[in-house]
Amino acid sequence: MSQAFEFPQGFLWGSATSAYQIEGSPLVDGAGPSIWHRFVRTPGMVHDGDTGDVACDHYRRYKDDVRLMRELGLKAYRFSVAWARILPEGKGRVNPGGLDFYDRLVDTLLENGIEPLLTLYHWDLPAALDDRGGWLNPDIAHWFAEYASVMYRRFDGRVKKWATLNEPWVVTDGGYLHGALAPGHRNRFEAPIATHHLLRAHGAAVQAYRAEGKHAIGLVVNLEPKYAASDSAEDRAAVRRADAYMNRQYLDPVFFGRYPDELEEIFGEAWPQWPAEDFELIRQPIDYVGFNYYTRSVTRHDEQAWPLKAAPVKQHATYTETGWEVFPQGLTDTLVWLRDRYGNPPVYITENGSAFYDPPVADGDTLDDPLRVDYLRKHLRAIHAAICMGCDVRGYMAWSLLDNLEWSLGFSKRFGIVHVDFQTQKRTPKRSARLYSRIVGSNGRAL
Ligand SMILES: N=[N+]=NCCCCNC(=O)[C@@H]1[C@H]2[C@H](O)[C@@H](O)[C@H](O)[C@@H](CO)[C@@H]12
Repeated sequence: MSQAFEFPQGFLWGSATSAYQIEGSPLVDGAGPSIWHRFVRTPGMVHDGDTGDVACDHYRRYKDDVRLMRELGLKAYRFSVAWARILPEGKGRVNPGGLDFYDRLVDTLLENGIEPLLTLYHWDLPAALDDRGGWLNPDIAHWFAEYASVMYRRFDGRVKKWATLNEPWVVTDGGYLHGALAPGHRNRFEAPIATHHLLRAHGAAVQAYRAEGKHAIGLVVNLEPKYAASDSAEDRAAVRRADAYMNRQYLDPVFFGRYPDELEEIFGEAWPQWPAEDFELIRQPIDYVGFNYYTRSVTRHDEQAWPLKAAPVKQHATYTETGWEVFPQGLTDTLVWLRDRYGNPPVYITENGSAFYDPPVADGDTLDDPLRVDYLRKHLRAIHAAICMGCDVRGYMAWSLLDNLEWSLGFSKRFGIVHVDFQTQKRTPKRSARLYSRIVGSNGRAL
């Protein structure tokens, strides 16, 4: 093993999942339905009519899955809580059965020496709140803070790293602008409203944490660096719009208390003016940035591309099964961008991974996934390079521990370092899991 890729002492190595994608049992023990429980039943919205009714059956198999993490030597586990398990109507009545499940999960993690990283919202809004307008209703900031406070009071201390939202950009772009994700709206006037209410809810939850919590809380964003397809003024302007829309739209309000100027250019009459006090709420200081990295985009001007007038340009490169270019340099570049734009905040890579076709499980105990092994190795080396450039990266959560429900793509795309046979629920570590285990055990020296 070489010292070349040794990570800082205490670097936090783990894996990540989300509630709706792995748990199954969506309505047991008093839980209420989420918008995804409804959305998967909308004909044509999810590949093959797949649902999260069973998924990885993690709600029942969580002890085995924690044991698997321990056998791999993982030090941390990022998971999300299904809001509707805790508050079946989204607000008001607390459901003891929901709290009890996450008690069991958190205690099992701690008993196995694995640190829990808890995400309060990973896209599965209680359906009862969607019936009241969901992210379009300004009251959702209070509803979210109420839910967050229930969780802080029960878990803070056992949970020391909290995240408010997972990827608000995807919630808005997928759920309110393009309609590919729950709740499936397609409305350019709704998107900026949902964005603003997500940010207000984030701020309200951080404010509540400062009153009740004693540890760390952050925001998880997906960041995708944009590179101009040419040096033309048009393409460079397209990059600025795409970068503002995907990368600065959420972090600028949190760090600077204002939206990027390009957003009004993009949305025009659909871009509201918001009161100054909203930004005081949104810009509550956070303790870290959770950064989900998958790919980059080479971007050109495209007059027809609504609403950004920007479109990606295919590269002569390896692409994953989700159509994302494999570009590890983009991870280094974005970490340096975070360092320089936002004052080198502590960063956890809260998701990074790849979906590739996995050959059928051979006999024995390991499934070969050479493309995912290559992706993992190159992206960890990219993080190491950023750390050597002074970026304050504190941990890495591999997406994902298990093959799981890839939202509208159903079970057709496999991101897991552990294979799941969805007929038998058998877990089989892939070669990427074996490599990751060695990397974790050597703090990077096995890279
Ligand atoms: N074009 N393009 N660019 C890439 C944009 C990525 C946006 N999607 C994500 O980041 C989701 C995140 C989610 O948390 C998880 O729940 C999903 O399973 C993974 C995998 O899809 C990723």
